[in-house]
Amino acid sequence: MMVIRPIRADDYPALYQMAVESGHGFTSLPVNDELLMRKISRSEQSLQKAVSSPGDEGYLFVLEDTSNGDVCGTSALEAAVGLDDAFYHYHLGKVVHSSRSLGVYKTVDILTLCNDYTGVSELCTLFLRENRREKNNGRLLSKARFLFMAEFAERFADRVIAEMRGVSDQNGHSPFWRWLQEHFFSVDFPTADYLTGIGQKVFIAELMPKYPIYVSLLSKEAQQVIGKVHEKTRPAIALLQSEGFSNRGYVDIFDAGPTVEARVEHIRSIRYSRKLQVQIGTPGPDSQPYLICNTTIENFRATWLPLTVTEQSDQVVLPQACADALGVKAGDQVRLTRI
Ligand SMILES: CC(C)(COP(=O)(O)OP(=O)(O)OC[C@H]1O[C@@H](n2cnc3c(N)ncnc32)[C@H](O)[C@@H]1OP(=O)(O)O)[C@@H](O)C(=O)NCCC(=O)NCCSC(=O)CCC(=O)O
Repeated sequence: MMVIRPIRADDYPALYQMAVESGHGFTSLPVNDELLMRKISRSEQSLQKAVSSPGDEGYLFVLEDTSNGDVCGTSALEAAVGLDDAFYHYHLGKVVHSSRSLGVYKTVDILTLCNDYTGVSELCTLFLRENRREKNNGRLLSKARFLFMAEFAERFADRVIAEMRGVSDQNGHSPFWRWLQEHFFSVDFPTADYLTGIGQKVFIAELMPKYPIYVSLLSKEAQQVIGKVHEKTRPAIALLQSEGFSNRGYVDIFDAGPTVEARVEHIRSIRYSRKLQVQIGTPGPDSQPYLICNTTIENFRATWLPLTVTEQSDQVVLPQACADALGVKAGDQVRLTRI
């Protein structure tokens, strides 16, 4: 079975390999031993911590194929961003330049540096190894986080965002960054992205243009990628859009990739999730695919499988293999939602 579980120290080699494979622009998985190890221990500590409101917690999950123990994907949640260092975005807005006497009316797009998402929760680090991009693996990795958020709601803010990877080429060059680099910075995009990934973000505050930027003054190439996702990130944004996430004009300050957001109570997999009591047996003939998780934090497990769930019943029948994978037995509670 394909199972989502919290990362452990012995997953380090697999995490490192995925950091290498994820490539340029994947800010949250830098190829850096110390930082990757810190991410694992921070996640372990976050799960152990008693939390009543979101703070400096980060939860990192992996996807494991239980048939052979292969760890083939990651996804993560940050409880609250920007609480101990500034969290930047550009907001794409409009100004109108008009003169009635000259009969001129022009709408101009501007990018304004802001910290508007301070304190919100963040979905991040969604990566599935290429040879595993099949069946429901990507959906499971992305959406299992919503069951976790539903079950441990006190650990998260009421708004959640995801910064989608923007456009860059195979060598890691971002047309948006190239313009910024030319005028304001002298470091290339992979270096800036890497420094951000390892937490060295002070250079942003020091060098980033602080006044609004007229979009029409950017290079044509930079203008064209504002709010666009990297081609490999299209499935990731499609998964979030299917949950009700949308972009409200905020883009990444380095590659101009879109940030999408949703209120937690509006996220489909959370809104329609239900808690039911486990019975062991064989699901009925008219089964439908469901995402399902247990309700324990440190031993959190989620998977998907076809189940028969009726509106009226407060119970669900699970095959023994699924109950074993989730670490539940008859009488325990599980949370589920349609995948
Ligand atoms: C994102 C995942 C994990 C998704 O896995 P899969 O590719 O197997 O997904 P999938 O099931 O084939 O597709 C998911 C949904 O996207 C749709 N889809 C697929 N390709 C598409 C395309 N080119 N354009 C538009 N939609 C597309 C599918 O029809 C499907 O929707 P239907 O089922 O409705 O048909 C993977 O592609 C990946 O590892 N990508 C590279 C890493 C990456 O860029 N990650 C995101 C970085 S940004 C980030 O991490 C923040 C966001 C976050 O954490 O969620």
